[in-house]
Amino acid sequence: MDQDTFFHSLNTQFQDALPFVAYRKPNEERIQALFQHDDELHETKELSESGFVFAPFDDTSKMILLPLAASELIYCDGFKSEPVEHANSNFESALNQKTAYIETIQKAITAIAETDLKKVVLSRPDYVVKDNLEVFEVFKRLLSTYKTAFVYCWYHPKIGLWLGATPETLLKTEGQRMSTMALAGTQVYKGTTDVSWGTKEEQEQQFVTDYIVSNLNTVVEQVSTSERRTVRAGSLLHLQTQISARLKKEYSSLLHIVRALHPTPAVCGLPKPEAKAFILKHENYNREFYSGFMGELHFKTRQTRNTNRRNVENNVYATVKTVSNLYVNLRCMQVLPNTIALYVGGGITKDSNPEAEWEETVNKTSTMKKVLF
Ligand SMILES: C=C(O[C@@H]1C=C(C(=O)O)C=C[C@H]1O)C(=O)O
Repeated sequence: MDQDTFFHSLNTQFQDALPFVAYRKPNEERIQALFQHDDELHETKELSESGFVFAPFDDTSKMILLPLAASELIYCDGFKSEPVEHANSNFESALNQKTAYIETIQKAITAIAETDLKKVVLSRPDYVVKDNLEVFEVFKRLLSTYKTAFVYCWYHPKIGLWLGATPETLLKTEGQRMSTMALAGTQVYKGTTDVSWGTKEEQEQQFVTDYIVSNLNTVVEQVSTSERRTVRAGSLLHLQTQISARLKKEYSSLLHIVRALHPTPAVCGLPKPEAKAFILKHENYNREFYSGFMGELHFKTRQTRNTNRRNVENNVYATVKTVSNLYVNLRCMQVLPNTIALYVGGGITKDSNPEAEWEETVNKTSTMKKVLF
């Protein structure tokens, strides 16, 4: 479907107050959209259905599903990126936000010194006042600006409207293979990915890798990890390790694997229960879907393989694979009446400097502020 028809259909679905998600996977050309036929709120408890899941940070809250069986799937292959002028990225944050955030960081540093807590990811909402946001113009800007991210726009009339461009994969599964990533440590991109990292960032990222590998060991086998490398996410850099493995037959349900991962110490902390309890007690707001996860559940992809060029018709083998592609909901915003809430956070460890941690969250807000106007 061409771009104009695609965006026109999205607009119609939105005007009709019907649920949808439109998204583009990292480094892909195709934008896909799932349009649910009615406004029923579907929940998934087992992650066993086919569809698009939108799950909150708090793993005891409802995971929302746009079921494939109740939706239409459409594509747009010819999206034309347009240069985005970033004229308006200097929205001011309220001063009292800074004081409150720094106080919470200090509480976290004390808790790390005095208890078993090793790392906790603190976050905050940043509100931008805005009337009549042109949602699909913002979505197009996200698509034009962040080609290596998972870019999405998700809507349900009973839940709300979210957009984002996340650099973090939670889980990919294809048949018996799975992969994930440990992403942590942040610095501003200054024209090169050839940078050095401090011990704080290296240790913080190592916590995430070690946690993922040790937790996965119960549900997978043949785990392998890549070298740690620096990756770019818009105007930021992060440390990333890729992790892949084979699912054990008895644990190949997606829920088992997601439970072993989410929320990872990239968005929660270590040990997980203590970090989560600290977040729920001290953050003073509800993260809802920020730092939750989202993506395709059990999509069937048909792959053809031609074994003999001379006799094409008889030698085309088609294999149907079931794939799931889930991403962590970071660098995102929630569209509220007259206001946009941007959500940003960062990992606190014993070596954290509160002022620098505040700056890191300010830098993270620029991912979304760049596309607002
Ligand atoms: C929590 C966020 O990002 C996460 C935290 C990071 C950090 O602490 O350095 C880096 C990447 C993400 O895993 C966010 O973007 O809000």
